[in-house]
Amino acid sequence: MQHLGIFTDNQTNKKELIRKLQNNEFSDIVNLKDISGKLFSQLAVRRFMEEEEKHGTKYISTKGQALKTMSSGEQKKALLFHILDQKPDYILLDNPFDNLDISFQNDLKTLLQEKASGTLLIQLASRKSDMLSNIRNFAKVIDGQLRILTEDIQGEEEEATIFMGSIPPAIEPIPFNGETLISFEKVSVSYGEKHVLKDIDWEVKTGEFWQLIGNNGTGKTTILSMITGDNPKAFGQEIYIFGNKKGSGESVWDIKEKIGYFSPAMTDSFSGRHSVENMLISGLLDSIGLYIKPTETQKRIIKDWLLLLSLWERRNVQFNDLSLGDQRLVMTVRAMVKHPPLLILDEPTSGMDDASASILVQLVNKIAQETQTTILFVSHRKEPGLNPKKILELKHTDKGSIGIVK
Ligand SMILES: Nc1ncnc2c1ncn2[C@@H]1O[C@H](COP(=O)(O)OP(=O)(O)OP(=O)(O)O)[C@@H](O)[C@H]1O
Repeated sequence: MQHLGIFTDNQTNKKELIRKLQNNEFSDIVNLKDISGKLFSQLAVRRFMEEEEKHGTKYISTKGQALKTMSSGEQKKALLFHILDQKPDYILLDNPFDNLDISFQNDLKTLLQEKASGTLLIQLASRKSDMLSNIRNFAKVIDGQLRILTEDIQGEEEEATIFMGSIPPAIEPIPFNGETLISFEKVSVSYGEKHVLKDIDWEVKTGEFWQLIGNNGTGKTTILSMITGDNPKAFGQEIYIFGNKKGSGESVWDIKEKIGYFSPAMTDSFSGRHSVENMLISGLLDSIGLYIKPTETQKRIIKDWLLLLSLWERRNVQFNDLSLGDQRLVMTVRAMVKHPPLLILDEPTSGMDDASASILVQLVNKIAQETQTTILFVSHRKEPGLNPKKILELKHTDKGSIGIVK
């Protein structure tokens, strides 16, 4: 079977590419006429979730758990099994390994390779290392056309980028004079019979650069929700955030004010039209609508950030028109402009191609090096080039995940 791998980058209009593939508009390269296919993508997961919400039915859920409450990796597993059950002639895999930990990536690769004898696989991949090893034909979108690649793309050199200049300073530092930002003592979380976290001990001190890493479903999001204030499971446990015991009457605003937070889901939800410059200014003003006029100092600081990102010339471009890589840079800076005591980046590189991910990683390393801000970088994969000083790894056990500090 002539499987096809299509390399995409953050400039590729993937929605359009998928639509054209499904309409068989690239029949000279991959002919899908009169055969049945299924799409494996984050979008498909979202559609099933909406259906579940609307009809109160659990379409593809496993063991009766609603898709909405599953970790992102568990959602993908549920979707893959659902698709394989229907035995389609082809599967269109849109970056199937994004958000998946190594062990499930391997399971999924084995499963796909087993099924590959009878099913045509068309894989879209933004990371070269993600491409399935049994795929031998590669294509890429060039000038809106799908072109077969003949040269050995693995040999291509990545472009090195260096941020010129230093990280612009804070206008008014956000006060926090303590030494310990986060303290967990024997923290455990369960949902009924399901044990998620077991006796997590963890201490994060001012200025440290941490990576929180763990396979899908090990509880990374659960830990974040206990820090940022939304999870009732935090109450009654030995959790101290900025020196205050969780649930002791501290205001959520006090905590939120000290945390800069970015997760890609935030970018997906921006529907309004805002210029790149205004997106960053709004990070200083805590509002997106810009009802308050920025001061000259605020404008100057944002200019310095834009110069650092080489986006000053494009400051009036609409945020939504930026490439995905540039959007992620802007959102990371937006979370950082106030120099909060704690910067949380939740899977910031998911869905990015190698080149853009490496630029974001350089920016995060630079922030860690040049500022007092404590960084918590959350990801399931080891990010090439990232230089965290400490790692908290969540490891699954039957009694819940344990935390290993490295
Ligand atoms: N309300 C809930 N009811 C039942 N189980 C839940 C609920 N909320 C979370 N879980 C479970 O807790 C576990 C940890 O989920 P969490 O989202 O924290 O994992 P994660 O490490 O962030 O995973 P991923 O990398 O896939 O996003 C998962 O098995 C999830 O199904």
